[in-house]
Amino acid sequence: MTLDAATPPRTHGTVRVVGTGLLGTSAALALSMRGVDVVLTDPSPTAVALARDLGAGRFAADGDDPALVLVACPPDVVADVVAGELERFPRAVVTDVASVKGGPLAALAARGADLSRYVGSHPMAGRERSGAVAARTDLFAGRPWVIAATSESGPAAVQAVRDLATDCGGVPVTMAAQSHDEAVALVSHAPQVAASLVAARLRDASEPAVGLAGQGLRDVTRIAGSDPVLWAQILAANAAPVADVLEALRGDLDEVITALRALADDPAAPGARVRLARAIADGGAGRDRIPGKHGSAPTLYTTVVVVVPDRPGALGRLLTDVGDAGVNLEDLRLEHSEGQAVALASIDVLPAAADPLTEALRARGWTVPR
Ligand SMILES: NC(=O)c1ccc[n+]([C@@H]2O[C@H](COP(=O)([O-])OP(=O)(O)OC[C@H]3O[C@@H](n4cnc5c(N)ncnc54)[C@H](O)[C@@H]3O)[C@@H](O)[C@H]2O)c1
Ligand SMILES: O=C(O)C(=O)C[C@]1(C(=O)O)C=C[C@@H](O)C=C1
Repeated sequence: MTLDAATPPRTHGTVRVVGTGLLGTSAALALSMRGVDVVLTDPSPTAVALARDLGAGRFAADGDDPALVLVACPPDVVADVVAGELERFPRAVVTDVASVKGGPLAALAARGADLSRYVGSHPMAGRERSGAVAARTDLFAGRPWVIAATSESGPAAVQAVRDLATDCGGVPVTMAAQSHDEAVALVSHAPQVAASLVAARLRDASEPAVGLAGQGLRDVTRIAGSDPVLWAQILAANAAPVADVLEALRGDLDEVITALRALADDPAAPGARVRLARAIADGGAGRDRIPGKHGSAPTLYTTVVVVVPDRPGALGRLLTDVGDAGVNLEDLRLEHSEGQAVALASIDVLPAAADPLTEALRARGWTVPR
């Protein structure tokens, strides 16, 4: 499922987005692009103004009568905010996108909230950056969007949240809150800790050592740039399942260390190389199970990679040439290592623009590898 601005939305009525950071603004952008009426609110006036200016919707106002409320605030406060929205809008369906589902559900049940109109959800899509400025219309394209319905959820409420996920480009997947929390401990929360710990080893490393960093390290550590406060909340809210996964990982690490110590003492240590090879092979087998090409989801955009000389003004010239080619740049990433003579610019454009842009840039002397 990808986003298609031309198809009418399944969502009817106004959607109120509470919390206009990365997730809330991305959902609001996707819904607005489909023609859904979206109203925005956030305790931070800057956050909500940014979202509005990006085209995510209009400011919430007294008299709004949303059919659906999407709560996209930090996990620590999500139960309070959902409870408040259920009370304030007694006819609306309320969902949230917090990364942990069991805690908020239990808190809402404990305070007697109307669980027939609350259906927690969780799009398995995000970025290592926060805030509306990092939002992307296609953030959810092709990604699983968990619908954590309960026996108390009203069927119409469940359908409304499924439709919302679909309108945002996501693929709805029904899963109970507890199963969800155990699954994301394995596929999201423990990997975040592992990436952060690997990257933390670099903090006090020498410049020459860090300067050698290649693509492997970049791939393993991308999410180490995530928001520490958000992640402290996520990990604390899913503590036991994450600890279970990390304990198993510690066992695997201990086995690898034992094999390496044995080889350090005796390069012919029996069985040690087999253990190392098995660790790498098991990793390959696990990685092969990640759905999608290299685990990535289809997006709206095609990436054109351009070699950029490490000279003052080169990137500026490239951006000017992209503009002169009449192509709208959707996103830009730059990869450059200390001491390298060139950088690689990854330019995301709409698929139809990729070939014309490649031709135009080559005609202007840029190297655009196949
Ligand atoms: N970042 C990700 O990759 C990702 C992916 C899936 C789900 N989530 C979940 O989405 C939610 C939002 O994460 P994000 O990455 O968009 O964070 P963010 O920091 O980009 O945005 C959070 C927004 O919530 C607002 N906020 C704070 N307190 C609030 C309150 N009491 N009421 C309403 N809004 C409030 C903040 O001002 C901010 O604009 C979190 O619950 C997170 O677990 C995040
Ligand atoms: O891609 C990233 O940057 C993410 O970390 C996204 C990610 C994930 O682990 O896949 C992180 C937390 C969310 O709750 C959902 C998605």
